[in-house]
Amino acid sequence: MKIAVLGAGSWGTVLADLLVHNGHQVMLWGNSQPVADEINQAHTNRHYLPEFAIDPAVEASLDLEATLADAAGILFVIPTAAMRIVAKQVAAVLAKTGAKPILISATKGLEQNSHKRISQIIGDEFPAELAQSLVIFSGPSHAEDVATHDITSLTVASENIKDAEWVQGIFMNEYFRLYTNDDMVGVELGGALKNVIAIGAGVLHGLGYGDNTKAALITRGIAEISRLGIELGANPLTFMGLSGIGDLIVTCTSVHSRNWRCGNALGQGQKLADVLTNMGMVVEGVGTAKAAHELSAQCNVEMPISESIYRVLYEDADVHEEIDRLMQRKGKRELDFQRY
Ligand SMILES: NC(=O)C1=CN([C@@H]2O[C@H](COP(=O)(O)OP(=O)(O)OC[C@H]3O[C@@H](n4cnc5c(N)ncnc54)[C@H](OP(=O)(O)O)[C@@H]3O)[C@@H](O)[C@H]2O)C=CC1
Ligand SMILES: O=C(CO)COP(=O)(O)O
Repeated sequence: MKIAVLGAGSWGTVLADLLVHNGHQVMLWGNSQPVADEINQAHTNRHYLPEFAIDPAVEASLDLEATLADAAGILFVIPTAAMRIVAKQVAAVLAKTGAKPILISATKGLEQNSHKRISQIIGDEFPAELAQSLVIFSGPSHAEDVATHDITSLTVASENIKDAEWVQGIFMNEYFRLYTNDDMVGVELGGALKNVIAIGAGVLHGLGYGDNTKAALITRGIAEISRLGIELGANPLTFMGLSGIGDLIVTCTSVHSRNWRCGNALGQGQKLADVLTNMGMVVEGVGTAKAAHELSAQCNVEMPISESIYRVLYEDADVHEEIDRLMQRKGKRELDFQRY
């Protein structure tokens, strides 16, 4: 089966390699000729994955039409900021060919200004028949660990469980296990909002806080993610799963996490602009912090940790003052969701 992977960064490259390992034909679409040449000739992508030997059967290309031709599935693995523009390009090609592949998104974030989830962007850009096939691919999974075949489990969510099962079937192998879910809202929000909390976990680490503090952040982080998710129609139990607490744990504790590393550098006193320049990869939590700040205000849902992280990122707030502000809030019930 042919799968088109869109986005030749760290996650797209590793997923392309995994799909070849599973016996599929893969074309990996990127926007840089030197990167495509390196993948095709040296079978490496050193900027994103310095140590990784890519299966030589992964074919990289800058030609979108050739990449999409005869693909049974199209996997989007590009930053949220590029999702709408790439979706438009893909929709135009499919309108011309009349092909109806399954759409899959591994991207985690909320769009700036619109606050839309990836499924809503896809819904805007594709005809309903194609958009309804969308499967969200999310969960605790750093590319660096999947590259070494570390055992990894994810969630695949779709309104149409048959499409989620199809995606489960093409990706599952001896080191990669997927579970299906029909709660797209919960799975998408868990994957997007955990990146904001992970910046906070990095900040705490950079400031020298210990394990109690990090555990408190993770636990109260999932509480506020769930609070917004429930308001937006998610199944509360999704936040106890791989795409919820699972992804929050890995992103708040792994040195591979770009969001954690960004926060760690901020905690050590570096400036956000310098941190983002030096990272050379997407740090989704920065954009999503702004979208979450606006969305939670619009929904009248309290997200105090995300709010403090937003102020540190966008209003140059002092991290110590933000920590004091969080600690000095009036005492609350632990289970403070509106329905309790
Ligand atoms: N890395 C990981 O471990 C995981 C990442 N994710 C999610 O996957 C998504 C992608 O992340 P990741 O691979 O890490 O990001 P990277 O920063 O490693 O790579 C992003 C890739 O997308 C490309 N790109 C950006 N804009 C466009 C565009 N308009 N057209 C074509 N290609 C474009 C970049 O190209 P260029 O270099 O030229 O800018 C780059 O190759 C994010 O939403 C992330 O949260 C999810 C799970 C794990
Ligand atoms: O989503 C991820 C792990 O599941 C990747 O997180 P980072 O973008 O912080 O590296």
